[in-house]
Amino acid sequence: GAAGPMAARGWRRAAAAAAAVRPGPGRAPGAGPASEPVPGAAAPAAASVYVHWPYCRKRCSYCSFNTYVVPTVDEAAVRACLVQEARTLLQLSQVKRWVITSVFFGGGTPSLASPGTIAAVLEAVAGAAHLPAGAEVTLEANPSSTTTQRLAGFKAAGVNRLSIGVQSLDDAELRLLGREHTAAEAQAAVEAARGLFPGRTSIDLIFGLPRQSLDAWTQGLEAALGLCDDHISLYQLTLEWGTALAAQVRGRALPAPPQDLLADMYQAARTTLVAAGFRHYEVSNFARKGALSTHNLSYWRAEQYLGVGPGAHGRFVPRGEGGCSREARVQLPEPIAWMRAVQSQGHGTGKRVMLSPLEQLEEVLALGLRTDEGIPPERWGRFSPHLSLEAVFGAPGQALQQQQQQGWMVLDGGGLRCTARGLAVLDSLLPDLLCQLQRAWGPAAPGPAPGPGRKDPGAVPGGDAVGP
Ligand SMILES: C[S@@+](CC[C@H](N)C(=O)[O-])C[C@H]1O[C@@H](n2cnc3c(N)ncnc32)[C@H](O)[C@@H]1O
Ligand SMILES: C[S@@+](CC[C@H](N)C(=O)[O-])C[C@H]1O[C@@H](n2cnc3c(N)ncnc32)[C@H](O)[C@@H]1O
Ligand code: SF4
Repeated sequence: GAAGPMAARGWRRAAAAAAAVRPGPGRAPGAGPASEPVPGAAAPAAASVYVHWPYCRKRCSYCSFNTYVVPTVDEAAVRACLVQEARTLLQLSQVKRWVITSVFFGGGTPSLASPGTIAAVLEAVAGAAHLPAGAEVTLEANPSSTTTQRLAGFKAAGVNRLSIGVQSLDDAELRLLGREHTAAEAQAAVEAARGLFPGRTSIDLIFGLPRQSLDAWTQGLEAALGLCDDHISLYQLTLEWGTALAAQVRGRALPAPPQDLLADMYQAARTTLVAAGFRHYEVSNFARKGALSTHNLSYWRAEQYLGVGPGAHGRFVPRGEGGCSREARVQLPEPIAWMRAVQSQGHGTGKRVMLSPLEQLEEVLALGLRTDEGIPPERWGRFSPHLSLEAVFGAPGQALQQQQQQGWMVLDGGGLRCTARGLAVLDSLLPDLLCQLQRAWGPAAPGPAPGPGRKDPGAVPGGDAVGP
């Protein structure tokens, strides 16, 4: 059968594939050959901001996101820390002088925060950098905390795009997923959202549930099509280690969905959505009328972003410090530890790793190929001024040439990208392409190719925040 459609979570999966904050050489800034004009340094003066709200009312059976269910949240304290950290990170980055192209409130369940908290963070960002009036500001909402009144509050706070976790429109499936809402409540939430954010309401759906049939999935998708606006994210269920659902499947209380059924579900969904006028612009994302998510595109295009809040990831070039190499940061995941760090030193960064030029290119490759636009030569050239796409991937007899012959990849004047068929199997194509990149880079590499088991100089034992 077909290699399984590649799954889920645009951001998480991609970041992992691209070795997000993987232990790397962590070269001292300015040391060695890496101090040459560095990849990414000439990037456009724009960045995005991700803000993490780390709480949910209840843990869903499939979810392993960085989120906590606690009896009470000291919202004033969390708000003060988010505001403080946003200011500090903007200060530490060159982003301070730049345009913020988008802000994304994710989680967890940021629709549980009060509109006042969202407004305070946006004001902090606008006060420390330039946040244009039209910048995309997304908030993720759970149908259980999505009344029209709350949504109006978020809109007044500056939110202009809503991403709703619908997951399914079948009550039995929603129960299996451990969701607190019914299909009717999800439907009402989407309708309320579309009223306030017309053309800018997205829904998340999950497919590949245990015992879900192809028919059940296609019918669910048809129902979603009748409800949705111009953006849909389709995530193949990942059985994440440590989740209740994964334990049930491991204990054989539930069957794992067969790989070829998953591939069929993905293809069927793609066909249906394309017929309905949607562009399949990223592995898991579909948009019509140009309603692509600016924020998520900024990740896939390997642009700079700040991560604010517990466990948030960022990629940016710090100021000073020889000043041109892209750094990966992860904030401390646990909210209380993160708050203590923010209160004592202005931010709760748990890990900082300088990305080597090769590591940056690996991200450019793994993330860029997720989109239908792929990697244009200009973007590649910004990160790799001396080794063109053609020089890396054009060689006959190598992985890319074979993938082109299979009709999965294209390399031409427009750059490197997947075909529609290739997008469905990207997971199985990437490893060979990463190898081809590493080999081509080989002798030209300013440092050793990254590998596992390397000590991570950016990580501080004990999880204390690192400065600056
Ligand atoms: C799974 S995606 C859903 C996007 C949505 N479908 C849309 O179109 O806007 C969003 C989630 O990815 C994670 N995420 C995104 N950016 C992140 C970052 N910079 N750091 C940490 N987590 C991030 C968060 O858990 C966030 O809630
Ligand atoms: C942070 S949640 C969205 C907002 C809100 N917390 C909610 O669930 O309604 C991010 C999205 O990631 C997707 N997701 C989370 N865990 C997943 C998994 N194990 N497999 C597939 N998709 C998953 C879900 O579609 C979910 O809507
Ligand atoms: S899917 Fe959303 S609501 Fe459910 S636990 Fe994960 S972050 Fe929370």
